Amino acid sequence: MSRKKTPKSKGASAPAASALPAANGSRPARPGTGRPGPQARPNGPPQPDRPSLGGGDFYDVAFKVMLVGDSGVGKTCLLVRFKDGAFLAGTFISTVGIDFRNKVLDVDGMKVKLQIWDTAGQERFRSVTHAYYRDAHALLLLYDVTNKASFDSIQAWLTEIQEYAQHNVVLMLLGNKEYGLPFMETSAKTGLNVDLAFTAIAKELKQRSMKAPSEPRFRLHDYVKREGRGASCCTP
Ligand SMILES: Nc1nc2c(ncn2[C@@H]2O[C@H](COP(=O)(O)OP(=O)(O)OP(=O)(O)O)[C@@H](O)[C@H]2O)c(=O)[nH]1
Ligand SMILES: [Mg+2]
Repeated sequence: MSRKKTPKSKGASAPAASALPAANGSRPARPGTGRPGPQARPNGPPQPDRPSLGGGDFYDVAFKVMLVGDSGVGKTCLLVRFKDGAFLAGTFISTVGIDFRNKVLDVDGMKVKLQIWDTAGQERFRSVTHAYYRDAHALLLLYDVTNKASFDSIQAWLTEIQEYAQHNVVLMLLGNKEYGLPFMETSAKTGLNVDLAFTAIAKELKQRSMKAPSEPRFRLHDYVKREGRGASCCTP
């Protein structure tokens, strides 16, 4: 497979990204003017892009990934974190329309470019984003673990995805944000993390019950993070 370059300016298959907010501090309005155009491809699923050479980073193959989910669940922040390694703190400025950013990853020795589309979660932009589903190779559906309404919306998002995306689109559900508590997903059916949850609690309680513990202090957060499958924890 030949090496390609990531076009940084407008092009047929990978147009310029519109301005995204600075990594920190205030966030400018995002008019979504530089949105990538949906490509008419009436037959079959979207193919990976192999655009012609342009200025920018080399890559071997490119895919389109789309972030969807209710407004405020953290789609833009997740993308900025992934792209720039920074958290967009401060005033929440809702995305208008659609933006995208590119990132080239090294996957088993191959340069894989992800063109990541950041959609507006607000209802009034739904018709805009529908047009982009068809060309997406992967969809990341986000909800906010601190917001029940965003979780309740998942079914509606899945219905929308079923209607507008390719049937074989790669789909992943992401629970974003945190309560500052140790967190694990459990399954009574498969046994996932069940022993671990109770063992962790027992360890913490035992530690607390001892007036002058001889052992090193047990840290519940660290334990869960280290031992859990799909577990996490973080400072609030
Ligand atoms: N604590 C915490 N706050 C977050 C996290 N992700 C996003 N936020 C905050 O949540 C708010 C919304 O984040 P955005 O990324 O702009 O939300 P969005 O999903 O892009 O929203 P729309 O553009 O309206 O669809 C902002 O105030 C962020 O700072 C997270 O992981 N943890
Ligand atoms: Mg946004």
